[in-house]
Amino acid sequence: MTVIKVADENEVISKLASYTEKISNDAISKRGKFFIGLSGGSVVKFLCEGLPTLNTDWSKWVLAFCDERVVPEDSEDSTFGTYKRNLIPKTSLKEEQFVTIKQGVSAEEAASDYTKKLTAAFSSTNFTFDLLLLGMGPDGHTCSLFPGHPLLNEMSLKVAPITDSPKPPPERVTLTYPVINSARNCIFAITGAGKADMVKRILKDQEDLPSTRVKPEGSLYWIVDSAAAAHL
Ligand SMILES: O=C(O)[C@H](O)[C@@H](O)[C@H](O)[C@H](O)COP(=O)(O)O
Repeated sequence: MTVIKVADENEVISKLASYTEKISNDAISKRGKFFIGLSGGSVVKFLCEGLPTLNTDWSKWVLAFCDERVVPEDSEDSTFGTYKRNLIPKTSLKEEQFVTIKQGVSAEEAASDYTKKLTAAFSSTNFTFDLLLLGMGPDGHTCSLFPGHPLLNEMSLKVAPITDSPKPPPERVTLTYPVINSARNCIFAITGAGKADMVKRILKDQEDLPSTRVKPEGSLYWIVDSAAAAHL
């Protein structure tokens, strides 16, 4: 694991962009495609500001979601909807490059359908992402994997439904640890004093929390601004 401490949010955004650019170009040169998993929350803002600066072949990108809320795409709560409105117009990405959840169905059906869509995208039942871009909630959750939730122990489903998310909205689908920890690279991007206690509990105390359980076979980076790194 590599912890990268930077001064402020702007530096988190630029560091996240530069790591993503390098990883994307490496994946494209080696395998002809770049599979990336996007998170919601503040990561959306970081990426919508940072990704348009990248020097990359956007046509080779396949974009999926580390988790997604089971809401209509035009809802404020839709993670894809937010990227659609705030990222796509600033790049040459096309909507079709995003692996999105089925609309108008239950979380269970959306998770099952998403698994099929990812199988098609990867042409394999092994979803080996080149990069997962992760946030961490103030309770230490990541994706839609929350402290004490049974999904922390889900080892067979690759994409799981959740209907009791403590972070609204309650209905979501989420990647599970078998997929998360098979990624070539995982990057957490964390800012703000509100996360400082949890960052310490995870990075210094190694408390068993959902974000601590992200231990990919590949590389793990935590990009943290000075406010969130205050107790390290
Ligand atoms: O859909 C979501 O809610 C996100 O995918 C979620 O996992 C997010 O990354 C964390 O909740 C952190 O969110 P903040 O960075 O906004 O605190």
